[in-house]
Amino acid sequence: MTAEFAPAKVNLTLHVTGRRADGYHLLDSLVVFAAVGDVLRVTPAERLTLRISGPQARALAAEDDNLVLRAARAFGLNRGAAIELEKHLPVASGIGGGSADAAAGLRALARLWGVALPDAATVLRLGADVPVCLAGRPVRMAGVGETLTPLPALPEAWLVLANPGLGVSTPEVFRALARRDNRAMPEVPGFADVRDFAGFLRGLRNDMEPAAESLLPVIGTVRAALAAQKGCLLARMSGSGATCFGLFGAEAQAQEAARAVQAAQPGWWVQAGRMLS
Ligand SMILES: C[C@@](CO)(OP(=O)(O)O)[C@H](O)COP(=O)(O)OP(=O)(O)OC[C@H]1O[C@@H](n2ccc(N)nc2=O)[C@H](O)[C@@H]1O
Ligand SMILES: Nc1ncnc2c1ncn2[C@@H]1O[C@H](COP(=O)(O)OP(=O)(O)O)[C@@H](O)[C@H]1O
Repeated sequence: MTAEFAPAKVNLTLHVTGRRADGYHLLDSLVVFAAVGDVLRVTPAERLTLRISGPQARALAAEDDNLVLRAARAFGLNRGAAIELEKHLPVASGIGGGSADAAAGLRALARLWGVALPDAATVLRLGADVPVCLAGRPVRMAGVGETLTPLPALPEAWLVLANPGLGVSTPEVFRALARRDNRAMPEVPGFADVRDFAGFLRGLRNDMEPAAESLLPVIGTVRAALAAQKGCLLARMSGSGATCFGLFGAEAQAQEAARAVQAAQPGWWVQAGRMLS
C-alpha cells in the first residue's frame, strides 16, 4: 500500500490578466498549500477501482469521470490498482480538491507501478490546477496554470479555511467577471516576517472574488467572519470560491479563530492548518 496526502490549494492572490483564443483565462496567482486535505491510498490490484470514504464522500460519486480515475488513465497503461480516497475537502470550493486528488493519484500510481509521470501537456489536460498541485509547494502560477515559478522562502504562517457549504461553478464565475485585463502581480520579494508578507498580499487581489460574491453573497459573510478574528492578518477568497482563507502568524490564534467561526456557524466547513513550505 502507498499513501499520498492531497493538500488544499490556496490562491493567496489571483489576478486575471487576459483570455486566450480558446476562452481559457490567463492568471497570475500566488499559490500555497495548507496542511488540510484528502488522503489517497493505493494497493496493487488486477482492475482499476475507486472507493470514496470520509466526511465529504457524499458530495462525490466514484464515477469514471472522477479526477482520480482520469489521472490513473492518463498514464495510458491500462493497469490495475485499488484506490481509496478519503475525502475531507469540500467539492467545487476553490481549494482544488479534485486537482489535489488527481496530483496525489499521479504520484501514488507512478510509485506503485514504477513508471514516470505523464508529460506536462497530459497533466494540464486533467485540469488547469493539476500542475500546481503536482508541484505541491509555494509557487507563482501563470498562463492558464501551466507556468510555475518557485518563490523565495515564505515566513511561517497558518491558514484558517472556511466554506459555507454551497458550491459555485468555476466556469460560471469566469463568465461573470466584469473585466479580464487586470494588472499582473509585481515581482514577489523576500519577506522579513509574516506581517511583512501579509502587507504585500493586502496590496494584491483575487479578481474572481467580486464575481463569485455577486453569484453567492454569503461569501462576503465568510470573509468578514474570518477577518473579525483576533490575529487575522488577511482574509480573502481562494480560487473561484466559495472557500475563504484567513492568514495568521501564530498557531494558537489560528486554532482559536477556527473554533470561534465553527461555533458561530455550525453548518460551515472550517479547518485550520499550517501553510506548507
Ligand atoms: C480558478 C482556479 C484558480 O486556481 O481554481 P479553482 O477555483 O478551480 O480552485 C483554477 O484556475 C481552475 O482550475 P481547474 O478547476 O483545474 O479548472 P479546469 O477544470 O481546467 O477548468 C474548468 C473551467 O474553468 C475555466 N477556466 C479554468 C482555468 C483557466 N485558467 N481559465 C478558465 O477559463 C474554463 O471555463 C474551464 O472549462
Ligand atoms: N476527486 C474529486 N474531488 C473533487 N471533485 C471532483 C473529483 N473528481 C471530479 N470532481 C469534479 O470536479 C469539479 C471541481 O471540483 P474541485 O476540484 O473540488 O473544485 P475546486 O477546484 O473549485 O476546489 C467538481 O464539480 C467535481 O464534481
